[in-house]
Order: sequence, then structure tokens, then C-alpha cells
Amino acid sequence: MNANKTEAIIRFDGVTKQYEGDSAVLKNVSFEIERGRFYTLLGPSGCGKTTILRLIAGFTAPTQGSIYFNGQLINHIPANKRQVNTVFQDYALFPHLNVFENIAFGLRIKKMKQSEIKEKVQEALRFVNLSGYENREINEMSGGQRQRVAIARAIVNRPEIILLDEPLSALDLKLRTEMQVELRELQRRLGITFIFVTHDQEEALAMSDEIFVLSEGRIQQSGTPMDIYDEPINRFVADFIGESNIVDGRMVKDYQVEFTGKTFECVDKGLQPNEPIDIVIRPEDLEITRPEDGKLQVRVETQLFRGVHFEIQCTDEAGNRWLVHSTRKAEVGEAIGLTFDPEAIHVMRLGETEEEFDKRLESYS
Ligand SMILES: Nc1ncnc2c1ncn2[C@@H]1O[C@H](COP(=O)(O)OP(=O)(O)OP(=O)(O)O)[C@@H](O)[C@H]1O
Repeated sequence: MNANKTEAIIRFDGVTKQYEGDSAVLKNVSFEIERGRFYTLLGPSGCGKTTILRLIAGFTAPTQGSIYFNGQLINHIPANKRQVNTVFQDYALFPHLNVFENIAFGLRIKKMKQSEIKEKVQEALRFVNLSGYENREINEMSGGQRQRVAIARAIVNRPEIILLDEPLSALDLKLRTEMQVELRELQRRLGITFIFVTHDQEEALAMSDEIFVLSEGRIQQSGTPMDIYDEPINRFVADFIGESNIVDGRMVKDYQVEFTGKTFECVDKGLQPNEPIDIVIRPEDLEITRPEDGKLQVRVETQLFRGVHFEIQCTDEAGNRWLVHSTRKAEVGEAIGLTFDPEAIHVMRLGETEEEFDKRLESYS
């Protein structure tokens, strides 16, 4: 591929990263980041999220493969020559400097004129709603305010990309939710590309234009939050994003699958007859009926009231557990039926690549 033809601001092409003596942390990873969008790297601890940020920032170099920035190979360009700033999990603010000087720090190193520094710092403070806090000491600021100072420091020089490594993890839940909204809004106003790391799937779904779901050094799936939630590519993604019912199944023929020993109508086609598959049905796609009207017959094991819905755990005769989110109440021990639309059945082929998966889904529409 001609690197200069791409519109991507960042492109990873077959990137592998191996720290000394260890097995590969990233394995042949390829992706593109488009300008001006909000990306999230989502995955469990140790899957390689921070390593991707470090490679983009230039704190470490790939063992194999190429990284492009605006079409230019940057594998060996040092961090201070890249148009990238990072907001770290612990904010990494200087405790002995006040708010103004923390934000001005990078500009002073660049020997910018005092009048220009003042203007830029004040603009950055306006962006994060901290005008008037210039002379405050860092230890006089709350967690949420420190967070904003760290963001102001990252945006003050208008880099092309801002990397955010779990920046909300130190905040309590309420503040965290507020900051999610604020950050997303800030990214829209600035139009700078944000690459955000989290292991919190709800955060990723709420904030992102696009999510990369990672596991064990590979991107399992990339797409919009809705794409990934509605059409997970495999068990890992289905389990990691939202809550799911996942059972073993078999493709009988086009538009027909078998699971729990019964056949059901579905919307999938083009698989091999008898091919083993994984089946996903989201809890909110299951509806409670009388036992005789249900596609599945189950017994209620537990029920929790969650405000907007009941969370009901059931077991079918084969011993499969089914989680149901329903506005209808059931009784523990009650025999009920579960029904669902053919579209609610998500068929996942074992070992399918993202390209094959996307092609298959396209062929359905
Ligand atoms: N400098 C290093 N030297 C050796 N191994 C490292 C180094 N940095 C990271 N690793 C290892 O690489 C793997 C991926 O780490 P990374 O920090 O990228 O994961 P992560 O997905 O960001 O995890 P977390 O959510 O816990 O921060 C881990 O097993 C980690 O122990």
C-alpha cells in the first residue's frame, strides 16, 4: 500500500511489540485512526492498550511493522518531535507549580514569548472551564479540577492527537460520568483526534466514535459503539461488551440454527450446514411469556429489581442459564417461557476474521 495515499492521521501496519525477553505484547496489529474523531482502546488489563499509546507517543518503538503519522513513517521519530500529547492516569502534574505554570510548562520549554504564553494558557483554561484558577496551587484543586488542568496542559499547544490513558479512573462514579460528558464535548469543540484508553465498557460505549476491542495483543473488533454492541464478532467481545447470553449452537441451513436441542429461525445465511457456531442473545431481546407460548421453557432462579427493569436469571432444561432484562416481574421458582425475534439471534462463526465477518453481515442487507 502507498502510505501517502491514506487519509489516516495514524496508521499501524503489522505492528508487533515485544519487550525484552518476553512474548509479544502486540501481535501483528493493523489499524487506521482518522483525523478529528474520538477513539477508544478497550480491553482487559494487560491486553496491550497502554503499549499502543506509548508507540503512538514515541516512548517506545515497534519490534516489527510500521507506524505512520499523516502518511510519514515515524517508527524512529522521537517523542518530542511528534504532534502528540498525553494525559496520564495520575495526571503527572507538578505539585510545586501553580495551575498557570503547570499548563505553561511546555510552552516555556519552547521559549515562547510571555504574552503568547499567557494568551494560550488562558484559552486552554477557558476550554476546560477553569478561568480564574490561574494562581491556585495544585493541592488546592479537587480531583476533577486536577483532571481538567491535566487536559488543559495537553491541549494548550494544539497537538494533532491527544492520548488519554485511563484519565478518569481516579474519580468517583458521579464525577467520572460528568467528566465523560465534558471530555466528549471538549473533543467535539477542539476537533483534535482523541485516543482514549479504558477497561470500562460502559465508558467506551458512551464516549466513542469508534472502539477498538483488544484482547491478548490483538484487535478483536473495531467499529462504532452500536456496531460492536449489536454485532459482536466472537464470544470474547460479546462477553466483554454489555451482558450476553452465549450458548453453543449449530447452523442447520440458511436461516435456521439449532441450540438447546431445538431449531430456530434466524437471519443468517452463507454458513456451512452443520457448522458449529456460538449464539448470542442480549438479555433485553428476550421476552417473558407463558411457558406454552415460549420458544424456550425456563425456570426463574433469581430476580433483582434494577430500577428500569428486572434482571432475571433463569435455567432451561438442558442447564443453560439465561439472563433476561424485563419490565415484567416474575417469581422465583416460576416456570416461564422466553421468546425472541429471529433478528435477536446473533450467529458467531468460530475463528472468523473481522474482514470475513463484515462481509458476511453486509451480505444480509
Ligand atoms: N516496559 C515493559 N517491559 C516489559 N513488559 C512490559 C512493559 N510494559 C508493559 N509490559 C507488559 O506488556 C503487557 C501489556 O501491557 P500494557 O500496559 O500495554 O497493557 P494494558 O492493556 O494497558 O493494561 P492495563 O489496563 O493494566 O494498564 C503486560 O503484560 C505488561 O506486563
